[in-house]
Amino acid sequence: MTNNHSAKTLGGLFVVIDGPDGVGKSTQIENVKRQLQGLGYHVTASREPGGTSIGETVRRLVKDNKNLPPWCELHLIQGARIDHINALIIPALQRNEIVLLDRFTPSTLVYQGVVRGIGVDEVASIIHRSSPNIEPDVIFILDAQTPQTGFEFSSGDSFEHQGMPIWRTVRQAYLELATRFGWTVVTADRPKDLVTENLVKLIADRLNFRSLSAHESAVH
Ligand SMILES: Nc1ncnc2c1ncn2[C@@H]1O[C@H](COP(=O)(O)OP(=O)(O)O)[C@@H](O)[C@H]1O
Ligand SMILES: Cc1cn([C@H]2C[C@H](O)[C@@H](COP(=O)(O)OP(=O)(O)O)O2)c(=O)[nH]c1=O
Repeated sequence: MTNNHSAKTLGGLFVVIDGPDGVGKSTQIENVKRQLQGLGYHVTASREPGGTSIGETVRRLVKDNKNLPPWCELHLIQGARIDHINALIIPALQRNEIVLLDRFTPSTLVYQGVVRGIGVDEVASIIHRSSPNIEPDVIFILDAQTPQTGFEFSSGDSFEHQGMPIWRTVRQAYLELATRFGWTVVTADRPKDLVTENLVKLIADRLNFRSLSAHESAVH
């Protein structure tokens, strides 16, 4: 661990939306962000890999290179995450904002730990030892039987080019690890607006629990 921050001492609320490709994560990040802003909250939305110039560079590297050695991929992604946490996530939480992330450590446990074969315990250990000490308040895993109808597998993407067989492995890994790590599985096989409504309600429960009002979130 490199420092002792946690979302609880920083303020704000740290929310992750993760899950397989094409289940509607990006759609929900946008919709949930808009709804929370409508309620008066300040929201920082970001994605992994990404969110900073280092993160966006790593994103291109990982998405464009199908044959990166697994450990190289893991260290690039985790390195970008450290920068993302320090440069973007911690400052937003210090401003009492709601941070909404499209993918975070669950993706690394599933893609590098399971799909690339490094092992979940090994990846969990690397994440634990190298991350700034900050945990999401809640991790949602969007789950659907298949990708949404509008989704098309990209032939250039490092994982998507392998199509449905890998997609099913990824889905299964998210479901199994959700039980182990206490992630909240949210059904995404429904109209977008109903998924958003459910997510906003679950987030509102956490905001009430943390007593974070829109006024406090807006105070910088
Ligand atoms: N609940 C839903 N029902 C039907 N289509 C959806 C739903 N959520 C998202 N989509 C569509 O599915 C496609 C993939 O959604 P996207 O948000 O990009 O997924 P992800 O970020 O998980 O890869 C998009 O065309 C989007 O409009
Ligand atoms: C965050 C993260 C992402 N990834 C992969 C999963 C995805 O294939 C890719 C990110 O792409 P994705 O978020 O699905 O973006 P898009 O909707 O533009 O395709 O990075 C990992 O392998 N490990 C990680 O830790």
